[in-house]
Amino acid sequence: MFLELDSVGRTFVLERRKHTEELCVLEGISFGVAEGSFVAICGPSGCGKSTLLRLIHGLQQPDAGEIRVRGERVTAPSLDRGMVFQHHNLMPWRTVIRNVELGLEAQKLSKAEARSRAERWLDKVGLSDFASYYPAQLSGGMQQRVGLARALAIDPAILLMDEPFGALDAQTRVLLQEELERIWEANAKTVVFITHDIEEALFLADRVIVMSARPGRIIADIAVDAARPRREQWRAAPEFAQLKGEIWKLLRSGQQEALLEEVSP
Ligand SMILES: Nc1ncnc2c1ncn2[C@@H]1O[C@H](COP(=O)(O)OP(=O)(O)OP(=O)(O)O)[C@@H](O)[C@H]1O
Repeated sequence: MFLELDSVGRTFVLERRKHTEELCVLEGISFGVAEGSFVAICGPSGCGKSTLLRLIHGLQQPDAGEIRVRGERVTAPSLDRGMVFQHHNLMPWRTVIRNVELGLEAQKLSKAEARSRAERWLDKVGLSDFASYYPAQLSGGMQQRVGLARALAIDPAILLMDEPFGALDAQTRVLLQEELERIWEANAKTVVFITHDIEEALFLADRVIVMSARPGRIIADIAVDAARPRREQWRAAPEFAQLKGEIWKLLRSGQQEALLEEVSP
């Protein structure tokens, strides 16, 4: 398996004034992701989705279990795993093209190579005409496109996306979902995509992994077999509504279980 998570757990130790407290965020997370597939992870707020993504990236380490990419244990971040965040994290003092070039600086490309690669990716996300703009001069959707171009220009094997469209209005969000599907199909990247939005997960992913409330565990792993490109027909299909209802029920039951655990003595 290309990406493997094997009984992954993570607990944070919180230093209080007079004592320490342990917060178990992830427990027994195991799943595999095939090369080139698109996996979405859905779960209630605070269940550990971003933590899970940081562990896969290598920014943090699990304290139980193991994460492997191509059979090799993940112990640190790598250019092989690109991240796109909810808030674009662009450098405000750099132009759009200089932001896309940022990740390429670590790759020892010549200036001309880096420039032409950045231009190619700006073109793919439809922003060629905005190369010399500064982030503050762009809309939120355009800023997210720059973030996507920056992550993809590095040519990572795995793209990790943490609610990348979460701060956008509904219309822009749908447009960017369609654009992402198109880019993903053309470039065959492995994607792990975190979202609160069940429709977004069903529109984009080959599989939707559903997590319980904290401590996050996997409560379902649902295949989404719809043909691609999906477009609007898939959102309107009866199977789409059925899967949406199924995931919604799972999320509610996961949340209720956690609430009961919290109030029980
Ligand atoms: N570095 C840290 N130190 C202590 N606690 C942390 C740390 N990082 C995350 N947590 C805690 O872990 C839990 C899960 O956080 P995380 O951001 O992974 O959840 P999430 O599912 O992505 O939430 P949301 O959907 O609201 O973004 C939270 O209770 C958070 O307070």
